[in-house]
Amino acid sequence: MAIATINPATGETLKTYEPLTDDAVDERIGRAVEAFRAYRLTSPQERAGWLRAAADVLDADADAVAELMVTEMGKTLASAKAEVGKCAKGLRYYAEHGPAMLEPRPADAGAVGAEDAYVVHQPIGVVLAVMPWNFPLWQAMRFAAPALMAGNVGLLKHASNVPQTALYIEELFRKAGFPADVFQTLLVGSSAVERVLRDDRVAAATLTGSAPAGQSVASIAGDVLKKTVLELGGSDPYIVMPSADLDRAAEVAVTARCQNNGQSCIAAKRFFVHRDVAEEFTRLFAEKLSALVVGDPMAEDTQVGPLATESGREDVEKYVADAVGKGATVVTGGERVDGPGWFYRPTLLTGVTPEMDLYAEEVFGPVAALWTVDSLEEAVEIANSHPYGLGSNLWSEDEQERSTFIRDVQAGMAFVNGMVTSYPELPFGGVKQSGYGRELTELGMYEFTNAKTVWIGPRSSQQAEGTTASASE
Ligand SMILES: O=CCCCC(=O)O
Repeated sequence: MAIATINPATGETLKTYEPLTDDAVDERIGRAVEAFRAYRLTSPQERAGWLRAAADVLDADADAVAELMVTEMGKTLASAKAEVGKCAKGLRYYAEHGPAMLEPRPADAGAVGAEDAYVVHQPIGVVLAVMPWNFPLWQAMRFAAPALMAGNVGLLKHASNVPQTALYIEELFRKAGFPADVFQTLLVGSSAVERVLRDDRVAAATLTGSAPAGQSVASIAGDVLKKTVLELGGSDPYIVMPSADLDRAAEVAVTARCQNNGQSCIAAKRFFVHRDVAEEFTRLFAEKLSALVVGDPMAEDTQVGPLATESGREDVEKYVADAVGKGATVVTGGERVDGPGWFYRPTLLTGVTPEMDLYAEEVFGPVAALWTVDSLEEAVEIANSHPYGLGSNLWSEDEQERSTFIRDVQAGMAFVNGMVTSYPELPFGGVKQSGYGRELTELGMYEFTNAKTVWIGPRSSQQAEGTTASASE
């Protein structure tokens, strides 16, 4: 894919970029290494100050950055503004809590025959972040805030369709006063990732993206024994039981499925509804989906914009055609919007069966697949049969159902009477083919630190003094 800004609402190419040459990439890695030498010695308090300044810069740039994201990947203006606000919040979260997270953690010195023993989290160096276009600011910030707080330096290989947002992120940290080259954007295609990852000067990598991209990065990193964190696909279940507030569950289901124009790893994609309430829930869900305002993402009242790429819309169309061809029913939607841009109507499908491609894959667009089930256990069993295990949602007032769901669902995150959402205050990540490692909270920060064990015995001089003292007694 060329490195270019192509407006998904019109299909128009607005700006193209030449990828960096290998030499230019090497030179930037060298600058990152130089930056790390001094940056690792800065205090957590200094880094917190720069993170706070970055949040202030973001607040000041909010409208322009939001419009840039809308232009590059088609999210609605309202969601783009919310994303900028969330990034500022994430930066402030690590500014506020980061220094305490980095305090040495005392161990029981007496138990290990030491005078002092503790664990200290130290930065590991240059970390490569391979990031996707769907939340072009937040995904990068979710990596950058804890990584920079910990004293690492970052190299960002962003998705090729959001180059201006990627360049803005580098500029943001510069404007905030971080030392030069602590965070750099590499405008390169995905074929350049292997070279960077194999470079001895790069310590580790994090990737948010597709499962095949994760496999590729994990196998290269495995070959050179480097730490990785992977946040991959999701096909989150959304289970609705008879005790649920159906109207609220349907309202939230619409947001859970159509957020970001349906293009989120944690979007609810598979809806499991108990037979006793399936008809009513389906009616409410379809009614609310078809009432969504689809259109120009730059308009304040638009709720669903275009898909980010032409090929992304083609993929969605293929999944729906395959399901319908194999017997699924389109309750609402099921077609593109005529005219320019890559729009697709919010869609509800029922009658999904295991032969359909969307059964075990991830549909990255506003298409909900609904199953009618006879019990929570059946819903969880089908949910768990999917290779992904990122987030999961349950709507129920029943205590027993809630604890069974939390105990049995194979997912990194379980939300009850709400939708999966990321917060700096909660760990984020998945199991199975949704990846490994955690982002956010202190867990996210520790992923790219050396948790160094320190054991300190008594000083020889003290031992000697002790000997002299007892000898003279
Ligand atoms: O594709 C992954 C989306 C993560 C969105 C979020 O953190 O809110």
